[in-house]
Amino acid sequence: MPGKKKVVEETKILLGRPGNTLRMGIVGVPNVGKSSTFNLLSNLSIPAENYPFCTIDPNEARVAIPDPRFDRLCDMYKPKSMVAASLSITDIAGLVRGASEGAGLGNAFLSHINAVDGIYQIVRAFDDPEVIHTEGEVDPIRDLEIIQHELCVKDLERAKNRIEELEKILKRSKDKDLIDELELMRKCSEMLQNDQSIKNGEWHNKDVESLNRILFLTAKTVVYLVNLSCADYMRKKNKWLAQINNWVQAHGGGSIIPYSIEFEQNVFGMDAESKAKYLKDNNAISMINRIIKTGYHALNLIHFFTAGEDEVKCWTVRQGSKAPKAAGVIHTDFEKGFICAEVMKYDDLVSLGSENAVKAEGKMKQCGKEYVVEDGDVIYFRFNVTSAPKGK
Ligand SMILES: Nc1ncnc2c1ncn2[C@@H]1O[C@H](COP(=O)(O)OP(=O)(O)OP(=O)(O)O)[C@@H](O)[C@H]1O
Ligand SMILES: [Mg+2]
Repeated sequence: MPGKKKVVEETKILLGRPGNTLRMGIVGVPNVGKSSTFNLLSNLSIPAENYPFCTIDPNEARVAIPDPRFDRLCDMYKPKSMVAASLSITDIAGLVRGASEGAGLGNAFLSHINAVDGIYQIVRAFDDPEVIHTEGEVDPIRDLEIIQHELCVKDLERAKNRIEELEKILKRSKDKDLIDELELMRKCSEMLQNDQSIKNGEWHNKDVESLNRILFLTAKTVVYLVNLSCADYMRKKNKWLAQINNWVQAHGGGSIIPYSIEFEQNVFGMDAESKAKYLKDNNAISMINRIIKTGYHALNLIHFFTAGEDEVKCWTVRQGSKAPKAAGVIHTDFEKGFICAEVMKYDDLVSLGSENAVKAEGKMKQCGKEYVVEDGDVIYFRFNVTSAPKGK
């Protein structure tokens, strides 16, 4: 029932510790197109001046998130430095059956997944006899199940460890919170035994903190990238898509983006004119920017800006964050010594044309520590380092 599902959405698990640079890891069974996707994402993302990308090492790249509001603020302030929001993308080695017991790169692989905020899962739906599939023939549902199972096995280990710990403590204590947590972990353990993701559970707000502490792999947001042949992508048809969609809906949901590495690679080599013609003739678009944006926004985050002559910078916080938390993204001292936030709405700034005009209209608001930051706020924080709170 759609109405009922909504309630669950509201109490959806929030991932732990997203910082200002979000990290997405590319995950999939071997030979499905992970590294090719990584290369496309790091080489093809918006080659505009304000949006540099950098390759941190061969397996990690940082790409900037396009945002017209950021461009507009840069135009307005003409700052010496411009820092857009960014997404860091990691190419993780292929996950094979048995990884949770150490097969392939095994545990090293799983610890890489641990370090990311969200997952791009590449699903192979293209047939090509030249590209070997480690499991024999192409079958994306089987591949989805393999990964699901390996991640669940790993999470189950964690849940069991926590259950053991809690049982030990509870021999000596009757702490209500710990009793609740034990019950919660048993519920997790039961789900994981049935290969159900933690993010698929119907959790209450009070559970979120305990769940976040464990940082279950299957609690992470997943964006499914379905890699099609060029021909299927252009005719917008593939026999697996409906089944993949059903599978994803039954396993916690997530965005599904059909794309084709072959198609993207074809387009990549073209000059602007031939590219425009090719896209028009085939009535198709490149999915690279959509993949980057979806990855970024899947994590339920919003932007706020700091803007001045020295720097215009886009910051990232979780939706619902209060002003001191947002200040803390800039620097922990800003959070500790938070006095107030002077907030302009982006729309006011643009329609009135300057910061002074916003002030003159009385639209620059002084907000206290209960203020919930909104997407697009332009904020100046006042803080006092020497009067950091003493346990208050
Ligand atoms: N849509 C597609 N159509 C045809 N060939 C493709 C498509 N996508 C990827 N390939 C080819 O599949 C091969 C494997 O791709 P890639 O190396 O990116 O996979 P991978 O997932 O990184 O593999 P590994 O697990 O070994 O790291 C490459 O030769 C690539 O060109
Ligand atoms: Mg690879």
